[in-house]
Amino acid sequence: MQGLSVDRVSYRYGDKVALDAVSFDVAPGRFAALLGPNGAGKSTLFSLLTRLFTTGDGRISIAGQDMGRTPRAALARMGVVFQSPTLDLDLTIRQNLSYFAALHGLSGRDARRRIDAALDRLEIRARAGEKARNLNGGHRRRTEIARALVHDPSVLLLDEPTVGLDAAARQSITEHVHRLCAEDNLTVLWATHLTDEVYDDDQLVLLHQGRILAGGTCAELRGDKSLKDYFLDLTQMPRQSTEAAL
Ligand SMILES: Nc1ncnc2c1ncn2[C@@H]1O[C@H](COP(=O)(O)OP(=O)(O)OP(=O)(O)O)[C@@H](O)[C@H]1O
Repeated sequence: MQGLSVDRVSYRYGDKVALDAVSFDVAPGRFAALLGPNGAGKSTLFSLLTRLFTTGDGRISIAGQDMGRTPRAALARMGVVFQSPTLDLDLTIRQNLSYFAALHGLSGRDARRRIDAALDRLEIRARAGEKARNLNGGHRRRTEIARALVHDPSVLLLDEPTVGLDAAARQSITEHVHRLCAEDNLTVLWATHLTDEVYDDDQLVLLHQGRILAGGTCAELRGDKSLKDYFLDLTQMPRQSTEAAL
């Protein structure tokens, strides 16, 4: 499987089961939204996908590379945008990306070419010489996405990447990443608790209390309902308590 594969992955914190035999595949070039309310297990899954945590229960593979057996090869095929911002605000956009490229063994002309291509993809090349501190939240996030693409990964993971952004920036980032997926054959896993970030053609992976409740395209699953109503009905969660989380 060249995209992303998660096969019967479980994880517990002491007695607390955070993930219970979670399985799903994302085919190459697909955008998959990992949707779940707070506490569903999204961050735990991301920690396992990025090897911050390890588990003996289940298997993860990235672009055909098994995370347990060949972690370096698997991680090399992956780009990650974490929930908390990780730019160095005192460096320029280009310097932030150059440092990251060097960590991946890229330098000189090759690095410059890849950095320019990534900045072009996110439409921020014109600002490459500015310090990250001078950018607004949306442009900082775009810089982080560009940085995650510098080493030309096959799979891009984003953990609630629009947290803290205003509505316009949120929509712009969501559209940019959908376009990357469609035009560059990138496999995307986008964790969110916001239903308006999921498009009808997207693959939907619904996580609730550590279990996958449903998988399929968003349009197929929600039918005539809004995605929010579909999800609330499926989880049988009281609307008032989840309105804020979704
Ligand atoms: N260090 C920990 N010790 C014990 N329980 C934990 C720990 N971290 C998370 N949990 C629990 O595991 C479950 C999954 O948490 P996780 O953070 O992965 O969910 P999430 O979907 O990412 O939620 P959020 O959007 O709030 O980050 C929750 O019930 C949470 O309370």
